[in-house]
Amino acid sequence: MKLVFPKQMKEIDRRTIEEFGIPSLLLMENAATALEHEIIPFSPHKVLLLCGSGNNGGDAYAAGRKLLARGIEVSALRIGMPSTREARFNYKLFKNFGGKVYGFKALTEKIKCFIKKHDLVLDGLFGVGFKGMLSAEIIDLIEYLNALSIFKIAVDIPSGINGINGTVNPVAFKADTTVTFGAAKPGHYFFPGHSFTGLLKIAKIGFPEKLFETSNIELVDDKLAKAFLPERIPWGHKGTFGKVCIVGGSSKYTGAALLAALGSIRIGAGMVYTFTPKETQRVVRNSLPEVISIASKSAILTSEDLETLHALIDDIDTLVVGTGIGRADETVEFVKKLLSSEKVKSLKAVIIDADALYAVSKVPEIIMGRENFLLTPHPGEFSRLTRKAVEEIVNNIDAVKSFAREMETRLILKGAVSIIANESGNIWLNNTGNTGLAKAGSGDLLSGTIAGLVAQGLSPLEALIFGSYFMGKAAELAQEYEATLSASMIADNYGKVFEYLKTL
Ligand SMILES: NC(=O)C1=CN([C@@H]2O[C@H](COP(=O)(O)OP(=O)(O)OC[C@H]3O[C@@H](n4cnc5c(N)ncnc54)[C@H](O)[C@@H]3O)[C@@H](O)[C@H]2O)[C@@H](O)CC1
Ligand SMILES: Nc1ncnc2c1ncn2[C@@H]1O[C@H](COP(=O)(O)OP(=O)(O)O)[C@@H](O)[C@H]1O
Ligand SMILES: [K+]
Repeated sequence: MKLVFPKQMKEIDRRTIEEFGIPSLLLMENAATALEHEIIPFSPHKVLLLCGSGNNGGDAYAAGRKLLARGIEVSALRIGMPSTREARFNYKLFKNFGGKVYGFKALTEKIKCFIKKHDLVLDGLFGVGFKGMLSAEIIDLIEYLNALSIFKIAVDIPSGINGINGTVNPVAFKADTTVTFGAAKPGHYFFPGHSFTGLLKIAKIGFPEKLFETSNIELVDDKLAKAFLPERIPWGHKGTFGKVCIVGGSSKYTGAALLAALGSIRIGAGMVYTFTPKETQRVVRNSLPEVISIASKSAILTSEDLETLHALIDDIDTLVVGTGIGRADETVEFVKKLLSSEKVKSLKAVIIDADALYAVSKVPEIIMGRENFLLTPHPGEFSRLTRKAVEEIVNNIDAVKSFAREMETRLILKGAVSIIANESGNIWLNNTGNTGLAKAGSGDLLSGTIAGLVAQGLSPLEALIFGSYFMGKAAELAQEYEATLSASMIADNYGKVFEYLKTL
């Protein structure tokens, strides 16, 4: 599903008006009709509008007027006089229809009593034009409203959420339902904004659909995911479904390569190898007899292992490098040499994860323009790659996009909502999953899952998008309470995701 940034929405708004000749008042009227349809099923007796000075307030006045026309009692708290032509027009109509308007300056006891008389609140304080911070008086108002059990509907986006990245500064209107116009905005999905959005409804209010095609941000939804489902040819053999090798493990991290291998197996790869130090090999052998495990020469991975690994590459499709390998100088050197070698060019994909990203951060140029490379950093690893603070990059679509463009690469910045970008600057957001994934091991499972998908024929980018959707969905479909989940339990639920996608 296409998403749009607030700035793109304004541009779509402008083009609809200027190029297609739809009057802006008609768009506002359509927005008001969508809000009216959302409100009517609640059969409210007394509706309160919160109206800012922009068009978000204009939408609320217009919706309020439609409710007045139906005989519902509606009042407005006005935070600033209407400042746009459309808002002024609808403010006037609202008053013509008998709507009462009260100016708001600060939250007094009198205003609190007044608010409590209503059974539905419509938030038209700020929409996509919101920038910066809420003022102290509005914070008081919103916090007071959030604590009341009155039903709350937000116009376009709950006031206080930044539509670009979902930050709230410091609070936002806590909506039960949000009715947004044209397309959802990233801020509806990123946390903490998502927690304030409630049920999100997208109202098509007359923008030509083709204008949304210009947007290069997409939410990975069931429909998109289903299109990537790998085919299982009934007469397929293990070679048909591809071969993966996980290069990982160290004496400290013996489970990481195992979990990555598990991801590849459970997603359907035909053959899975691990290339690990001996200690890790023992763990893999004991837990996953399906895996062909090969041991490195010494207790850590070093450049001495390159010859064996290069020979193995002739037999496989996809490589995962980095899960649990540690950061010893010799291992960093091994990763640099492996990734720079001609040999890895023959692979369908090289998934660079965990400590291999540490090695890459020393010499980022080695990944530049390498078409089969995929990077799977979490914020800490991405911070090291970009030399930017973690706070600066979390939920920062632009940072991920710039990195992908500059390095001519494709990557996923993992998080509660993961950001995927390719070298052309296209973006996908994946919001499947839950806190059951916020546990060591799930990153390893993901890299193996992605590799297993490439082995089965998905392009590296498709595997990145589908793999992250898939693992998240497996966590969602698990019967167990999310706190009790672990990476291997999530892998046990992969079958449920396949079944779920087949029913769509
Ligand atoms: N395609 C569209 O974009 C459409 C937009 N409509 C509505 O119009 C809204 C956008 O309207 P506007 O661009 O007028 O903007 P908004 O109404 O979202 O808010 C902008 C107003 O708030 C003020 N403001 C912004 N940040 C502030 C802060 N931190 N503290 C105090 N004041 C602040 C601005 O100075 C401006 O007066 C949309 O969200 C939607 O509700 C609808 O009428 C339908 C069509
Ligand atoms: N709260 C959450 N909701 C949804 N997905 C999450 C959440 N927390 C983490 N994840 C997902 O779990 C995985 C964690 O990866 P990572 O941080 O690399 O873990 P590890 O340290 O185990 O390798 C990522 O795919 C991330 O998107
Ligand atoms: K709003």
